[in-house]
Amino acid sequence: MSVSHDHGRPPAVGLLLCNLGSPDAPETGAVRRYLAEFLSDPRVVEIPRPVWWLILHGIILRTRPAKSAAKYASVWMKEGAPLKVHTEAQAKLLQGWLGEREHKVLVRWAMRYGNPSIASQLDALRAAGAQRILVFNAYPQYCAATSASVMDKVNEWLQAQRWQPELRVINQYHDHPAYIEALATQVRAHWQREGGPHAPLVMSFHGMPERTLHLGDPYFCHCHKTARLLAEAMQLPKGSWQVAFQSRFGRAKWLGPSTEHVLTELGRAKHEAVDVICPGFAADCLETLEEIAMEGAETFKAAGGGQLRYIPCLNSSEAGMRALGTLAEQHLQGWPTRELPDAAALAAQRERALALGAPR
Ligand SMILES: C=CC1=C(C)c2cc3[nH]c(cc4nc(cc5[nH]c(cc1n2)c(C)c5CCC(=O)O)C(CCC(=O)O)=C4C)c(C)c3C=C
Ligand SMILES: [Fe+2]
Ligand SMILES: [Fe+2]
Repeated sequence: MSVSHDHGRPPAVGLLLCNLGSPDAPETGAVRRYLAEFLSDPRVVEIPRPVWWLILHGIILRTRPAKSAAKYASVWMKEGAPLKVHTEAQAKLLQGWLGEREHKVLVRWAMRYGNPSIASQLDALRAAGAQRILVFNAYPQYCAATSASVMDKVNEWLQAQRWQPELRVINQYHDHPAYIEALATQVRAHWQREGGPHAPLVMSFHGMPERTLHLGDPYFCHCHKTARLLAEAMQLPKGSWQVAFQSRFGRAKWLGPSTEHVLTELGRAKHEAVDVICPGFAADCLETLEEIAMEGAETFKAAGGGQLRYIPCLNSSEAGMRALGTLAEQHLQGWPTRELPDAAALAAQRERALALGAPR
């Protein structure tokens, strides 16, 4: 005898907002655990394993954790790591947005490295009855090191599932009009605060080894397209803005020009101010708050420049949430949704199945 699991109701939908992740605490031990997980990912460091393992465990994990912990401590919020605080806020507001628009979607958030893990949140969505899951990568530009790595984790979780949910994925939105408009809104608000666009605008994206561009990763092109579309949306004159890549790591050649170099040149040219936006980060984090707003400001000043005026990430701003909400809505379109079954309904369903002779 066949057993119907859903009693004819369309299945529930879950949304998992994914970002990179942060250590659990701004302390050497926690940062070492986080970096060990992060830098062991073959999507992030593509150096052959035995060699990389020796470098990672022999050098990097002995020296970097203490230095990075001090940097994390300088940006840590009372609620925790900025990236997690902002991602959690985004997930809550996304839940409100989708609720209001009549979708019955359960929203959760997860981190690729550290906590809450992708597997734990997929488990939670499944336990709540989600049979369809939209995996929402918060990374605006696709990169194998980020978007593909999240999918590797999702696939690892799927492999352990008997009854797999249906999946949809957002793996980039670098040229989505709602995202570009949100960035433009953020720059305009900044100019309003600062009294107008007197300064050159640097659009700083996280770097990658240059090799990955030649291997076919679209990341570099996505960054440039985002930058061009933002410049067009704001009608920025040619020469008033430029793209740069930050966060260099290791000895290989990285995408250029580096943000450090660009800020040094602008400082040497005696600019009184420079505006910096980091469009590749959906939320503020160590790489924006410490590396750009603090270290970058020092670099610019030391080279002879004035003030670096950092433009915050979209975070949970109204314009940013409109972008995330619109993206989610568009990707959920046509997917049947329904009220989530409560625990009692699921238990009753199971009892009925057992009564019908399902094996215990
Ligand atoms: C080989 C090393 C790295 C690659 C490749 C890389 C790609 C990459 N990273 C982001 C986004 C973030 N990175 C963050 C921190 C961070 N990144 C690296 C190294 C590589 N990233 C390290 C070692 C660290 C940790 C801090 C440190 O020790 O310097 C963060 C911030 C996390 C936080 O907790 O705030 C983000 C976000 C992207 C988008 C990307 C490729 C496109
Ligand atoms: Fe990084
Ligand atoms: Fe950094």
